Amino acid sequence: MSFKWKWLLTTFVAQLLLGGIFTTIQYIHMGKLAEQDLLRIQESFQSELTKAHLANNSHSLNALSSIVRDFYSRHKPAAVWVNEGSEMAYAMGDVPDDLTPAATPLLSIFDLPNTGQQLKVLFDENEVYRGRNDMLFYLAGVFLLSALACSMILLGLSNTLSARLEDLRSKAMELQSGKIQSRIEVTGRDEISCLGAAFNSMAQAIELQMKAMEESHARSVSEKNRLDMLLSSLASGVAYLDEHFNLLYLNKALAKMLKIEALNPESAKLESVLIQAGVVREQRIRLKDLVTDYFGNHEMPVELNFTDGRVLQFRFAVYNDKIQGAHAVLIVDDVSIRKNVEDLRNEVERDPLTGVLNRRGFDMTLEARLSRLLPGETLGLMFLDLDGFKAVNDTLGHKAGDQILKTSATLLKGATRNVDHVARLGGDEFAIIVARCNIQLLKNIAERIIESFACDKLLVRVRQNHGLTVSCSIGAAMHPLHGHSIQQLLEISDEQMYQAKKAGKNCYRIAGVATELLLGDAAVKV
Ligand SMILES: Nc1nc2c(ncn2[C@@H]2O[C@H](COP(=O)(O)OP(=O)(O)OP(=O)(O)O)[C@@H](O)[C@H]2O)c(=O)[nH]1
Repeated sequence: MSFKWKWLLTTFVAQLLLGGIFTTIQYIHMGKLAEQDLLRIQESFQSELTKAHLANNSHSLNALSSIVRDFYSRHKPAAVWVNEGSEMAYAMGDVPDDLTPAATPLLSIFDLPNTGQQLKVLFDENEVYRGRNDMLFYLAGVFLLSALACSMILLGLSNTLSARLEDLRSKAMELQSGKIQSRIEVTGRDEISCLGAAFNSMAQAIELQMKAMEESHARSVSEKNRLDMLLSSLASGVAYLDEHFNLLYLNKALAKMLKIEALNPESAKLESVLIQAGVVREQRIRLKDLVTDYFGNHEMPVELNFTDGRVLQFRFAVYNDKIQGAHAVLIVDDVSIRKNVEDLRNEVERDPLTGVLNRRGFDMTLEARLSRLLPGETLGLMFLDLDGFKAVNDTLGHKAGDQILKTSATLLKGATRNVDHVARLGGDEFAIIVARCNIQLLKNIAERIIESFACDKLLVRVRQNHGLTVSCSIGAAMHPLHGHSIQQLLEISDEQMYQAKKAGKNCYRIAGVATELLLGDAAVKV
């Protein structure tokens, strides 16, 4: 039930109740007044009867009848009659057949002195209580009418009120459904008008907020489109990953690389996507390692081979913020061509037996390094020839000789730095390009080489088991101190190596440095 009807019913019932209570009190009060009036009439009639009796001292019915008639005409009782014993001597009005005095308080009995007669007067209840009864109908009518009138007024007011509230409600619903321009017409200054004004202010604030949000959304969409365009135009694959290595976004290039038509959130784990794209079986462990532990441990790019021959390089940029938690941007490049070029270059420039540069690689590297030298920068060249190698070949066979060559290359790489280049020029001849060098560095490297040949396990075993000693004679020269061209440097270092051989092998010589100054020379001789 709506408030309107509740209020209406409550008011109506309350009015009826109040009217009922008031009417009842009035009803009782008027009843008492009527009874008092009746008593007064009875007393006055009694006194008239007594007076009449004393005045004429006559007991004739005629004398009595005039008083009774007068009384009857004035007070209009229902009946007046005189009983003489059981006989009715005189009567006016409708005398009831059967009536005992106790039956009604409206019956009055007057004993007529000295006659033995009884005068009885029966008052009409309607007449006695007419005033009270009239008042009852009157009051009941008044209260009922006033209750109805009040209810109608209230109904009118409620209708006005509820119509305005309904308007407010419907506008609120419109606002909720997205009609943010919805406003209420405010005309007065009453409470509902104030409510309407408050609603309008709220709607205006919402409209402004919505406009700001729409603008911000439009800006975000435009930014996103620009970013999408940018990412789509990249040749590198780009993906966005959550901390569980789920792919949340990938650009066109990566989708093409991984042969993904549409990103399915169910199977967007990087590992399964890469397996599906065809990572070679041998690299699955590496892949597992990559996707399980990458956020913590990996910083360098990782390259994975795919069954179709492609090599993809993966680089991660890991971020951590309060909103997204740990997440990463993955950049993927197809390095297959670079790898092929590298492989090809290795084939051309590397010695297949030892893995170090071959003669061609050495020439190219030396030429490149010399051409890129900065003013004042030096470059060293060491020429090395194994001692006693032929005997190994002759005694233990060519295969053992190959093993000694491989070991020698490893020892040379171990004795140099990453920036230096080791090359096998042919047979048992090696060379080392020493970057940014000085005499002391050349001496250090040469001594480390001689020492490592002396201590290497395989060479020690060959020496001990077969009496074959493999060592190394080294000659060195420096650019620009001893020569400017490759040819000059090679000739000088070769000459120095020859000097070392001449000096008894297993030692080194550096151009321009007196033998006595080569401190480690004697010490490293085996
Ligand atoms: N196992 C093997 N031997 C090779 C290879 N290339 C060249 N040789 C051999 O290496 C040997 C090089 O000879 P030398 O330098 O005169 O022998 P050496 O005993 O070191 O002599 P010195 O330099 O005077 O100490 C030759 O017997 C070649 O046949 C190779 O690729 N593998």
